[in-house]
Amino acid sequence: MKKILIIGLGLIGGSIALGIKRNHPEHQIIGHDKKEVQKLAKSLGIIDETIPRLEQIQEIDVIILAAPINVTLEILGQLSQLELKKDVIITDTGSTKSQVMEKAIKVFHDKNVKFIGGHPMAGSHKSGILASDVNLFENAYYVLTEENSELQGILSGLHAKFIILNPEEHDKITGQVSHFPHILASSLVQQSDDYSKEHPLVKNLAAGGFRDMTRIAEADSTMWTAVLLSNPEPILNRIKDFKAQLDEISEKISLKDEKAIKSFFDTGKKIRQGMEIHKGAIPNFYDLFISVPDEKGVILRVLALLQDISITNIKINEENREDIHGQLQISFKTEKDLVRAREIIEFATDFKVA
Ligand SMILES: NC(=O)c1ccc[n+]([C@@H]2O[C@H](COP(=O)([O-])OP(=O)(O)OC[C@H]3O[C@@H](n4cnc5c(N)ncnc54)[C@H](O)[C@@H]3O)[C@@H](O)[C@H]2O)c1
Ligand SMILES: O=C(O)C(=O)C[C@]1(C(=O)O)C=C[C@@H](O)C=C1
Repeated sequence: MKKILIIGLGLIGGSIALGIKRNHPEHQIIGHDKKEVQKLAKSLGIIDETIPRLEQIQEIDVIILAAPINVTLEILGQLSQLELKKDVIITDTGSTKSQVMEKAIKVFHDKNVKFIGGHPMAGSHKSGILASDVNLFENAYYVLTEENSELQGILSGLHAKFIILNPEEHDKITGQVSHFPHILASSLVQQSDDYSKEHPLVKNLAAGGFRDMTRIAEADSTMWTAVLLSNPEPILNRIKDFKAQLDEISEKISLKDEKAIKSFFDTGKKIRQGMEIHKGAIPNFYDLFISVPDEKGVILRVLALLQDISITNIKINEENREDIHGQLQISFKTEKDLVRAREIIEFATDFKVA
């Protein structure tokens, strides 16, 4: 049995607690957050115990920091002043890594602490303990700054795929594919709001495309302010680069360059189709994507058709799918099952299958 302390019991801390318990019910999970959050987490069975203050933690084997990055930086300083168990493992979950690693190296360099930077590459625009989900990290990449079999074993119930990256490279990559998209989403929503003052129907005519581009504009502002302030250079660089991309497509439109405009969209489409997000990022699974209409009972109908085939996972790939065709993602153990499932769905329905 290990004693694991999670500091910050929000979406990420809560989901990690649930994931650890899935494979290691023997471990004791102790949570630290605001009093009311701790109480809620315990009453929901997400943690076993609480500690009101960060002191007397000499018996803790593993500490997981899951608070906003600015808070994580402060807590690293606090922890370095406390008496900790010899060889305690400390890890964080912050969306940036360079600043956190620099601080950890600085404060723990003369201590018996193993600090490993971490960042699970899955999340949501929702925050707080009530949003936690045992399956949040299923098949997602989980970045660590170095291999550590003990930590990876403890986190095995998250069903994530560990990948080792240095902090600088991590921050450049996430600056492009995570931090910058959040800026874009929020900008797009604000630009549309400004425009709606002149053109009020903007808000009514925004449909699926706008929604797909802007879901993350609803993410938590405290967390994202900390992320941007913790990774300024790579993000500013991505903004500059993107302005140039916009200028390029503006030029093509001004010139009415039909061929160049078509090529712009063909290129984007091809690149996206080649990315893991498009394929469900699940190399060991066989996924079928079924485009289902928004009708009552449609999912049960599909499942009934596939009742004789072993299904390993089902996911609806739209958060708000009331008014669009939803993408039902069904995973199978073998390619044979996938092929059979496809044949059945194509024979029995007119749903588009990919
Ligand atoms: N949300 C995502 O999609 C996502 C994904 C991967 C990583 N992360 C990172 O994980 C961390 C947590 O994000 P989240 O989405 O769970 O946020 P969250 O807002 O859901 O949870 C953060 C929790 O930290 C608590 N907290 C704040 N100050 C604290 C303090 N001084 N002591 C103890 N607890 C404190 C808050 O009360 C809250 O419960 C962040 O560093 C974020 O960058 C977020
Ligand atoms: O799915 C979302 O809503 C997310 O924003 C998750 C997301 C991202 O994909 O950018 C956000 C922050 C992280 O640090 C990791 C993942």
